[in-house]
Amino acid sequence: MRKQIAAANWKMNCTYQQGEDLLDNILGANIALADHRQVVFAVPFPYLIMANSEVADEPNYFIAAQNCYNKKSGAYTGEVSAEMLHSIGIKYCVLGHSERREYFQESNKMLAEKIDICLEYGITPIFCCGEPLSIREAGTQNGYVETQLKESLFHLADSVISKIVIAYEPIWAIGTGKTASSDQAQEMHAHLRSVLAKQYGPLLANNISILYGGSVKANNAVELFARPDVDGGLVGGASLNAEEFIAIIKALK
Ligand SMILES: O=C(CO)COP(=O)(O)O
Repeated sequence: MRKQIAAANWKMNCTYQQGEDLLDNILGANIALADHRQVVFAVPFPYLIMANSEVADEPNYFIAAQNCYNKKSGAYTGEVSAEMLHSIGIKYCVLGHSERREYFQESNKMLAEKIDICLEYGITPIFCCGEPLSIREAGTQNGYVETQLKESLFHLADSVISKIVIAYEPIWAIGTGKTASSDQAQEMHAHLRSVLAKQYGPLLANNISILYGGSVKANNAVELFARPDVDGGLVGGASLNAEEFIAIIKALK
C-alpha cells in the first residue's frame, strides 16, 4: 500500500515552548503507526533540532522543514540550505507551498531546483501544488496543476520520482474553512495520478502519495482520507491543536 501520511504544517506559529508542548501532547497519545502510515511535523527552522529529538524514538514519526533555498551554499544571508537540514538529520522538506509562491515569488523553475538539491541530500520533498479560486471558477484547474507538476517534477528520472510526496492544496481552501469536497479532492488526485502515469507509467504513479491540504479538520478527515487517491493530508490550522491532530492521524487509511 502507498504511504498514508498525516503532515502538520505549523507555518509561522508557536513559540518554542508551545511547540514542544504540542509535540509532547501528540506523541503522548502513543498512536502506534502501521508501517504504511507516517506522521510528519513541518516546524519552523529554530525548532527542527528539538522536534527531531522528540520523534527520534518514535517509528514512522518524522520532522520536516517548511522550505529551503535553491542554491547549495554561499552568500545568501538568511537562507537555509538542504545540506544544513541534512546535517541535522531532517528527512522531509515542504516545497512550493502556495504561501511561498505568493509572498516569496517562488516559481515552478525555482522549485525544480530546490527539489533536485533536496533529493541530492536524501531529503524527501513534499511538493505542494494547487490552483487559486479564479482558476477553479474558470474550470481550468486540471491544466493549471498539471503545469505545476510538469515544470517542477518531470525532469526527474523514473528512479527518483517515487521519492516525492505531492500535496494538492487548492488555495481557496487554505485557512478559509472551505474544504474541497471529498469528490473534488478525489477528482483532482485521480487527475494528478493519471498525469504522473502518462509520464512515468502506472506502476510508479501508483506508488506516489498524494496528500490533500486545505481546511482539513478532525470532522472531515475520515471522509477525505477514505477516498482512493487521497493518501492523507497536509494540515495547517488543525495541526496546532493536539486533540484535532490526533484525530486526523487516526483518520489515516
Ligand atoms: O496550507 C495548509 C497546509 O499546508 C492548509 O492550511 P489549513 O489547514 O489551515 O487550511
